[in-house]
Amino acid sequence: MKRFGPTVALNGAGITIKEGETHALVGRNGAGKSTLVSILTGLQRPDEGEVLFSGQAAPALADRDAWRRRVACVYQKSTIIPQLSVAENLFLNRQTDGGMIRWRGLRARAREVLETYQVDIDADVLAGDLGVEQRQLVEIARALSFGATFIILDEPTAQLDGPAIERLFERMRSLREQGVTMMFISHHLDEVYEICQSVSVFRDARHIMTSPVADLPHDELVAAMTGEASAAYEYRSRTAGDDVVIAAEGLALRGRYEDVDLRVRSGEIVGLAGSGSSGKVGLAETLVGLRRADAGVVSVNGTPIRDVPSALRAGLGFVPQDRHHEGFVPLLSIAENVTIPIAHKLGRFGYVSPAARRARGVQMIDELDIKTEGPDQPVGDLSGGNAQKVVLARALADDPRAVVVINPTAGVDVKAKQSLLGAVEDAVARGAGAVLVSDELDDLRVCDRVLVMFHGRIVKDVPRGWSDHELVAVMEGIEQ
Ligand SMILES: Nc1ncnc2c1ncn2[C@@H]1O[C@H](COP(=O)(O)OP(=O)(O)OP(=O)(O)O)[C@@H](O)[C@H]1O
Repeated sequence: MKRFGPTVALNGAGITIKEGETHALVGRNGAGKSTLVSILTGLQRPDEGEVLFSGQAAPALADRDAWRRRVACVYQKSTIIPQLSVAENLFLNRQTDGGMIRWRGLRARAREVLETYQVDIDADVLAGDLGVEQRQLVEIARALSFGATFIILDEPTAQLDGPAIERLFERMRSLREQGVTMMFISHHLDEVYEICQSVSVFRDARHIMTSPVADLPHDELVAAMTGEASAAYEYRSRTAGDDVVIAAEGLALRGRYEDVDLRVRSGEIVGLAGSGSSGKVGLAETLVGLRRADAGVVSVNGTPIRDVPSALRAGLGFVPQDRHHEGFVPLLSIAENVTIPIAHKLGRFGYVSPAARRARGVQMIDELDIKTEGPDQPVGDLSGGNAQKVVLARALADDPRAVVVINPTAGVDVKAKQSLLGAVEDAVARGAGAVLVSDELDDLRVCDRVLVMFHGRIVKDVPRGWSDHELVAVMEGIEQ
């Protein structure tokens, strides 16, 4: 049992994980998964109940080292410190031998750790220079080097592209062969079927079921998560208008992409797909003014843009990649966050009555199915997926004419994905033109066409109706 003020995050919930298995934990946003992780790793104390490792009571909360020897977690948000070297990160919190830091010894030991866990990364490089995938490998090596044989991977695939996910799964398989027990959290149910032997479902703070993965039909799993039978997403058809709402010409950003021409009309959703190094995120960040191109111009509704404020003034709404830093103000309530950009519309001279804010907040909570105590709850207290919905609500609040969303459904559960994509489709039905950048093929299916990038260039404009295989082949540069 775990409560946060009036919120019950875990309600008589339990989980049993067998030695040597890879066990999935799934559930809708706010179901209590992260709360369970914080209890299983000794970061929070349950109000009631206890944690056992191999039948033995868990150590005292203060004895961090004892916890680290039993369980390790690779969190959604990296805990690597970018300003330190890989070696320093590996031995953070334990680099002293009797108070002295032995740098040379530390480097050698770091190399040894990396070698033992077959991580091909130089121990001397700055952790900040590593990519997401490499950072994750350092975290896994660090976790294992404390001696833990139970690892929790909390949405490890959320920020990885297809080939990187495959490499992670290879590693997980080999760890399992070496006897490591894992708990795997993901909103991608296909991954659960690929890598796990059992799955537990949490819903509304309770444990709903545990089952071997092999015997479990997909729709039963979704039904256990949502508490109802699932309906397939209905893709809508549209006709693009004549107005070009986002235009880019001769755009180039050194080291990221080059030679990009792009026109997005009102009434259409244009997808941007490609692997991690394709340049798609860099391009989208240029379209919203977060990055300045080395060559070329971007205009939104005919107005050339220079930076984010000028893009917003020209009528753009966007969801950034790094939403934890740029997407919302954690201490402000849901109602305040979603109404920041529309203050001028709700009230005169920017003054908005609390009632108007709350009303808009309630509307957004309803439309996007945000799990919360109410519009006054600070966004920082919401579960990851629910905070993500607030970011999208805010991007769409002003009825923008141009919309750019980068991985809008990352960390969002199966059912909530549908409401998020539906909200983008609604905005487009009201006359907006949208660019949707996504690593997920399912998201891209709402697009009227998908621009595929490869090594910094747009290589193909693929109309609706593609098959997974076809799109992936273009993304990986196998086919044009
Ligand atoms: N520090 C906190 N203060 C207040 N409420 C909290 C806090 N942490 C979590 N909660 C609430 O507890 C509930 C469970 O949240 P939790 O983060 O465990 O969900 P989750 O299953 O991990 O969701 P997601 O899939 O979105 O990451 C949510 O309603 C959340 O708002």
